[in-house]
Order: sequence, then C-alpha cells, then structure tokens
Amino acid sequence: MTPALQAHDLCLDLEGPNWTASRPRLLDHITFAVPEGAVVGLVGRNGAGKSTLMRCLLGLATPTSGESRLLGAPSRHLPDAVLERLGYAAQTPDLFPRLTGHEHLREMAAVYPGVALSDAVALAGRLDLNLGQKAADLSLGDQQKLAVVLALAHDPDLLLLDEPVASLDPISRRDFMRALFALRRKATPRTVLVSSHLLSDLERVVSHVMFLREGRLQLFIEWDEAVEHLRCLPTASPPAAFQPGEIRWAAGQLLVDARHHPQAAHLPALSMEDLMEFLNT
Ligand SMILES: Nc1ncnc2c1ncn2[C@@H]1O[C@H](COP(=O)(O)OP(=O)(O)OP(=O)(O)O)[C@@H](O)[C@H]1O
Repeated sequence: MTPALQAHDLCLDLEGPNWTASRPRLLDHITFAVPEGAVVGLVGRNGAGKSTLMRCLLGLATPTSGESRLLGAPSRHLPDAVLERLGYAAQTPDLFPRLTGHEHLREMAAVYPGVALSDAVALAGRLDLNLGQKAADLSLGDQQKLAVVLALAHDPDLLLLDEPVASLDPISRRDFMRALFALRRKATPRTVLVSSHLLSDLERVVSHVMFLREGRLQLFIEWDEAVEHLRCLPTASPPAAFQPGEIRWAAGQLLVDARHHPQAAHLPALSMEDLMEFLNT
C-alpha cells in the first residue's frame, strides 16, 4: 500500500543572511513512511523543525535535497485531486479577518465538494466556537478552533495540524482530541500528522510518534510498541558499537528495545515526556 505520507532524505539548508554555522540545516536527512490511517504525533523542542517539516511536506517550503510525497504525489507538484484530499491548520491561523466562521465555511463549500456543513457546525458547537463572529473579533484560541474546524470540514483523507491545541482551554482541547481520535475509528481511517507540546494529550490519541531534534528525525515508532518495549537501562558508559535494539545512550542510560534486552523488561515504561526528555539529553 502506498504510504499516506513519506519523506526520503529530506534536507533543508538555511541560506542567505540567516545562515549559521551552528545550525546550517533546518531539516537533516529525514526519511520516513507513514501508513494510511496512522495518527502521528510530531514532537520536539521549540525550533526542532516541526513546522518547517510540515511546510516542506505540503510544498510550501522547498527542500534543498531529497523529496517527499503526500498521498503518493510529490510535495512540490501536488495536483488538485490531492489538494482536495488534504486538510492543514497552520500554527498561526490563516483566516480572513472580515469573514465570520459561517462565511468561511460557505467559501470552503464553494471550493471543496466534500464539505459537510452540519458536521463542521457540530464540531464548532462541541468546541464552544461562535461561528457568527468575524475572525478578527475572535480570541486567539477561538481563531485556532476555527482553523481546525475548517481543516476538518471537507473530511480530508490526510490532515496536517501544526500545534492545533496550543491556545485551547482544557475542555476544548479534550473535545478536539476526541474528534481526532474518532478519525482513527472511521470505516476508512484518516491519516493525521499533528504537532503539539502537550504530550499527555497526544499520548491518548496517537498511533505513532515522531521525535525531531535540531532538524533530525530521532525516532519514529508506533506508540503502543514504544510503551510496551522501550526501556532506559542504566549503563555507565556508551556501547562501543550499538547492537540491534540499542537506540541511544545518554547520561548513564541506554535506550533499548526490551525484546533484544530481556534484562530491561522489568523496568518501568516510559511516558512520551520521559522519552522526549531522554532523546533531548
Ligand atoms: N525562513 C526561515 N529563515 C530562517 N530560519 C528559519 C526560517 N524558518 C524557520 N527557521 C528556523 O528553523 C528552525 C525550526 O523552526 P520551526 O518553526 O520549524 O520549529 P518548530 O519545531 O515548529 O518550533 P516550535 O515548537 O517553537 O513551533 C528554528 O530555528 C527557526 O528559527
């Protein structure tokens, strides 16, 4: 089956006045394949490259080398037929200030045949979003809700959501996460790439997690598999050469897959926050 989202050796170098020797590369040889129906959490510290990666995948930023594909089509030349199947909510909501939520939805419905207005209105209701207000008059959190409602409105096959819940109150966040989780249970599950710093929220909904650090993909794994098998084994010094199932050593701990290291099986499971902290040590 064609992966819903894939990147091969994707690199993006800084050029011009922003070039720095310490971080010349915004994306550094990123390769992955996301299967259809996966809900992938994209996590990493501020500046790790999450937004840049999403923009590259969508063809909004041009990689220096390598390539990526969305629903089988190259990111640099996404045909209309693929664009219609995509939903994207940027980190900073991209709205028309003078239009109300209802007017945004009507505009979308004119372009995308698949817009289900009643579903979009129901989601807005669950998020306590007033669709009658102009975007310019909405709070930042409500603008973010509107961006998400719009990204989901045409029931896209592939959704890219860049920190969609950062400004949402806890109740709206929970309702949004439920909506996201529901996408996993559809007859044809939708594929989602969602970045967030709210790792305990992500843990509840994702099927996979992707850890980025300084533009490098450190780990891409099924979340259930990570919980079941990844363990931090106290090890005074780094291994001379990494053996199968040995992922990373830092500060006296070796991240291992307990299937290869049965002596680690009794150690406690790692939360997403534990894992992110370890991968950034
Ligand atoms: N157009 C640009 N010119 C120069 N530097 C850029 C540009 N776009 C992004 N960067 C830099 O690239 C790095 C990655 O930024 P990016 O916004 O992708 O990170 P992020 O992981 O989404 O961060 P956050 O969690 O803060 O949203 C940062 O160091 C940022 O300053």
